[in-house]
Amino acid sequence: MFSFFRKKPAPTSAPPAAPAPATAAPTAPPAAKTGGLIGSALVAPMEVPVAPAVAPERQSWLNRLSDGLRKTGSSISLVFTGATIDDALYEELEAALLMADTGVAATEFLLNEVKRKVQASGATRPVQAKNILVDALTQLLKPLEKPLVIGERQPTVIMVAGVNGAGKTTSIGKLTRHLADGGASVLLAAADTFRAAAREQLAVWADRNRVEIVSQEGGDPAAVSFDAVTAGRARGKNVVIVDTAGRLPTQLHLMEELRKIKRVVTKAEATAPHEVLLVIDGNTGQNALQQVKAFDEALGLTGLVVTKLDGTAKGGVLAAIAQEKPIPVYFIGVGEKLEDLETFNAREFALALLA
Ligand SMILES: Nc1nc2c(ncn2[C@@H]2O[C@H](COP(=O)(O)OP(=O)(O)OP(=O)(O)O)[C@@H](O)[C@H]2O)c(=O)[nH]1
Repeated sequence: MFSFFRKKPAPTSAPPAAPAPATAAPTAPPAAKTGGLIGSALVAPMEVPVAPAVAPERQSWLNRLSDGLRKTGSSISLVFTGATIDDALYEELEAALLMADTGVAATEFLLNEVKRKVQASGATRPVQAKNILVDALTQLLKPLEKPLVIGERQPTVIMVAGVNGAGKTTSIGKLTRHLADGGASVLLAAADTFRAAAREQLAVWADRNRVEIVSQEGGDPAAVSFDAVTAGRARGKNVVIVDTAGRLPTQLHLMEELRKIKRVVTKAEATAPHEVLLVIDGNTGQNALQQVKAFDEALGLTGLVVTKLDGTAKGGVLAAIAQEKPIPVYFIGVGEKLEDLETFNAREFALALLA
């Protein structure tokens, strides 16, 4: 059994996912600049935590993530550029979080956390409040961190759904590449039987990754999925990934079609599907939260893939998901290329959002 993924893990001497927490006291800056510790140990007089040196490969995608989220992050981090922590700062913070699509419930939670900890620690400088926000956001997002585990079942059947254009096929292509690189054999099922372009696109990804594909023009998407799972089992594949056609949660007959695909997959393999993933476009903000709720109700989701975080002003939606519908985020998409898919790390995301 193996969980995905770190194709090339960062050296253990420089753990990538554990930058110094805001609550710890890292190397103290010069006393003249900071005035020493203020209040309790909760808030050390330091700048926003900076991740330790990481492998260049990892650094490059982290940069892409923070560049993408900058549209969101800059407006949130601008809140902390003043001289004092006052009511105006809290009002601006509330507005900035809502603008980033954090949603009312998560915004309220984060705001209350920052106020409470600022008061408890006696913090007076905005940068300290920002550190506290990084921490609070990390804690909120933490339950979304979970690796995708492959290999408990053979084949592991992964069903992928989402609205049109969310990035399903691209994400499947990227995931297939990582799985294949990790030594897993993969079979793809093109369960979008109506749109020729969708099948062709998946076939291109299959070709690039040198994996097999079950595809059929017209016909029943559930039947293609059944065939693929059966073939995957017969051919001893480690993973079968079922790519479904895009649909809106309001298209009830298409949502019913998805339920049918899931039922039929279970007929082909009693324990399948082992994972039901929803791909959401990070640009769609609060709409993405509605999609998560609707698809979860229809299918029982096991995980999310959040795409297009390389160019969004709405990254706060992950906080809304954590607050209202905490389904694990297995991967995030930070670009269109094969390698632009990464595991989700709460702290990295919080730091990138507030960079
Ligand atoms: N910038 C960026 N673009 C992405 C990302 N993921 C996917 N895309 C692009 O989004 C567009 C739609 O992606 P698809 O994979 O075709 O989406 P889909 O959900 O399969 O679409 P349908 O089959 O029409 O439902 C393509 O142009 C992709 O290149 C990402 O992480 N970042």
